[in-house]
Amino acid sequence: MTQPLLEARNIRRTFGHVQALRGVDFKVMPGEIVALIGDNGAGKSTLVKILSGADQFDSGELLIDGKPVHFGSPRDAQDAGLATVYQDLALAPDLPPAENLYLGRELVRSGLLGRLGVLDRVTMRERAAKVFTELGVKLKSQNVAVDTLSGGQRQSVAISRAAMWAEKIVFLDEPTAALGVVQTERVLELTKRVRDNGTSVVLISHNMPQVLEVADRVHVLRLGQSVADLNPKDVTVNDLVREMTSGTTEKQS
Ligand SMILES: Nc1ncnc2c1ncn2[C@@H]1O[C@H](COP(=O)(O)OP(=O)(O)OP(=O)(O)O)[C@@H](O)[C@H]1O
Repeated sequence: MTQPLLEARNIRRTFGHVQALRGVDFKVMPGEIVALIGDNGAGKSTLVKILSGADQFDSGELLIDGKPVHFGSPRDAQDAGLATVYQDLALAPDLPPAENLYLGRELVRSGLLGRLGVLDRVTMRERAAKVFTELGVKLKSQNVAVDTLSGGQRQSVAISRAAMWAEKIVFLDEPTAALGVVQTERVLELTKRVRDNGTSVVLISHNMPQVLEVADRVHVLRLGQSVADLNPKDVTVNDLVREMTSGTTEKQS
């Protein structure tokens, strides 16, 4: 049997009186896009923050490649091969795409006479161009500040950066929430490309048709619990909504 890249077992997280996660079981297999869905407040963001090392759980177990791990910080999760794209994208608005891919990991070459190191912009741009080509990302220009790109292109830069550095899994938090139809399709194509290049993807989305379009598996959270793990080929949008809302949706007449 194939080993999960990541497995979260019986994860619990409480904020004061709020039980945000009440025993969540979640896994990510190699080469898949798994959609994480649930109604508002179901616990999706809390789970992703825990799996990204940005929050800690009260009890439960986290395994990477079958081995127990503890993420004390986002850095620990990064070192384990995970990367997360939050909705704020965390790009440096004034820098070009290439330097955003290398943000915090800038390439430096030694300066004249071996003095202070200087940014190796040429190599960063060459390598970034290769990454964008591999992922099928076409930017209007490599030489502009990312702030001048469209929302979809900025999202693509942020996803490319995550995919470039994450060996195992990229988490995407509502990547298309603010995008129009065409840009949404491009970001979904990129999401599939990331998977096809060998990095699994966890996609948080409220857009059920989109989930059915791209996901290989759908994990449903309801009120902080894992309630279903579904094959998108076997279900409809209505089925997903019913799972998220405990079967309380009214039947259409
Ligand atoms: N830092 C916090 N302090 C207090 N309560 C929190 C905190 N973070 C999350 N919660 C609560 O935990 C529950 C789960 O929230 P979470 O944001 O994980 O849900 P979600 O599924 O991501 O929702 P949405 O789709 O609205 O983003 C909610 O009741 C929320 O109010």
